[in-house]
Amino acid sequence: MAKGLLFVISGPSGVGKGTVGNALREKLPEITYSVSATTRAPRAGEQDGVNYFFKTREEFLGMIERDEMLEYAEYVGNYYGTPRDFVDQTLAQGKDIFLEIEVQGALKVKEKFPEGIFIFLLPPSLDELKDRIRGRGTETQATIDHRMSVAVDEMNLLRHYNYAVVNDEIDLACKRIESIIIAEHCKVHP
Ligand SMILES: Nc1ncnc2c1ncn2[C@@H]1O[C@H](COP(=O)(O)OP(=O)(O)OP(=O)(O)O)[C@@H](O)[C@H]1O
Ligand SMILES: Nc1nc2c(ncn2[C@@H]2O[C@H](COP(=O)(O)O)[C@@H](O)[C@H]2O)c(=O)[nH]1
Repeated sequence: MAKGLLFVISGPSGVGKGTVGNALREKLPEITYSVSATTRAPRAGEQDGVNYFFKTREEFLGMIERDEMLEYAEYVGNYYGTPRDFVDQTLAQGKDIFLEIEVQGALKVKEKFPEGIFIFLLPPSLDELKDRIRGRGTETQATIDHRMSVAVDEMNLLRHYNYAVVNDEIDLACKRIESIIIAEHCKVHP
């Protein structure tokens, strides 16, 4: 059986990865998403095992020691990582998998899966990005400032990606990603 394709969607905090991801899930229910582990505290409404696997620092470090992470990164004071088994199993079943992760982690995945498809979601402008993070109402001003300074460094790494998608309108961004999925399935993969 042919293996599935691995898609990585990254981009700065607040660009809309989760929002566009949710819209894609509605349009393409067959998409399988990886659920990450994190040491960050849950936000209102977030559920363990659905949005993230919420871990203590000790539990997370244990997962790293046991080599259970495909990749992990420390981002703005917390650990985030992709559990390896679920990704391997999904691909082995011939299904595509989507990872929604920040840039340092995406580049580590690229080292292990150079054949993966790496999509960078861009904001229409940095001002709009700041408005989106602020508008979500989940971060303190200090965290917003920290995430914005990381965003500039992240956008400088765009050249490592296969595709750049601007998230100006959710529907348009979804259509662009759907086109990428279709094109990648038509490609002759060695
Ligand atoms: N195209 C868009 N136009 C206007 N607002 C948007 C758009 N896409 C997302 N948003 C809004 O921007 C905010 C941030 O979106 P979201 O939480 O999906 O970003 P994210 O990239 O997943 O962030 P993080 O990496 O921090 O988890 C949300 O309030 C969302 O409703
Ligand atoms: N390297 C990884 N980054 C991840 C993972 N899961 C999520 N993320 C990214 O972290 C930031 C912050 O997320 P938030 O939920 O606290 O706003 C964001 O860019 C996520 O995409 C992961 O497994 N590995």
